[in-house]
Amino acid sequence: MSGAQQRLVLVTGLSGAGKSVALKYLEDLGFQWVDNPPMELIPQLAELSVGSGRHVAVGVHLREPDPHGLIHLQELCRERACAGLRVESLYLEANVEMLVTRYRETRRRHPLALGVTVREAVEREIAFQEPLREMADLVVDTSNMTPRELKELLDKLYDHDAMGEDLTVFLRSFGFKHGANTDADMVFDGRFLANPHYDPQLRHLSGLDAPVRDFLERDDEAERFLTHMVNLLDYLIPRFRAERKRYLTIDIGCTGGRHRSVYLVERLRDHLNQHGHAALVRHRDLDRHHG
Ligand SMILES: Nc1ncnc2c1ncn2[C@@H]1O[C@H](COP(=O)(O)OP(=O)(O)OP(=O)(O)O)[C@@H](O)[C@H]1O
Repeated sequence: MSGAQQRLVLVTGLSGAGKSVALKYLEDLGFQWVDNPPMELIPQLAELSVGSGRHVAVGVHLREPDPHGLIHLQELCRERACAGLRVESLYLEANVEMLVTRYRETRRRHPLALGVTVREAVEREIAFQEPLREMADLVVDTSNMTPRELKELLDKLYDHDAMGEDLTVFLRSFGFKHGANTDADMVFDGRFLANPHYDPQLRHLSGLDAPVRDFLERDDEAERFLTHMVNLLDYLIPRFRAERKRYLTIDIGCTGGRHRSVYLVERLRDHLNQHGHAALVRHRDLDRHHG
């Protein structure tokens, strides 16, 4: 491990959202991991791992409401540190349709689907896992991701460079026509801006290409919108830091998620980088076929 602070990451969330997959990836990143220990043992595990020199991931699979066990986790997360160990929690979710499809396709039995349908089991789990979602430092919706994209995200989030950041800003572009994400802290809508999609020269390019950038740079409304967003972020970031918020997920949407939102995210990234904040970026719908 580098000089970065030792971490304990609680990997929580819905069955089928990817906790086991995430633990495997974290192992590749050098984490030691324990899957599904009794919740009341997790604080002891945290204490034992102090000084081991390794980051630790703990898979938490809540199969039924467990208010008593939750109290242990909430205390651990509230303190956010255990003798020098940085404790944080990651909550993985996916929408009901996607979870039902994943269980159908892999023919695995949903752990809660005893005498009820998978859909009912998922809905029940969403309800009683709410406290885990509430206490999470970061919620990640894997519905629109491949396992490989989840791996890339974890690489970015937990690689050694990012480890020094006390607040990680995560900027994402997306297209409303493909559905919004459920896991953003803030969502901005750029659909009111002039749309490069309607220019035949620009349609097949993206917000990463110079002609689209030039088109949007000439648009006063885009500049004004950026100024408002930048001012808001410059105001909020120090306040979130003071609140010890660890992750800030900001989504910017446009219609298809390929031009305006991509451009706006890149401009915000430049601004944050210039002000010393490392921002992580994901363009969710950039590679979709356009039509
Ligand atoms: N973006 C994604 N991230 C993670 N898993 C995905 C993704 N897309 C599809 N999958 C598939 O969904 C399934 C997730 O299963 P996994 O066992 O990781 O879930 P889990 O959260 O650990 O659930 P459980 O608590 O039932 O073990 C795997 O079969 C995986 O291949």
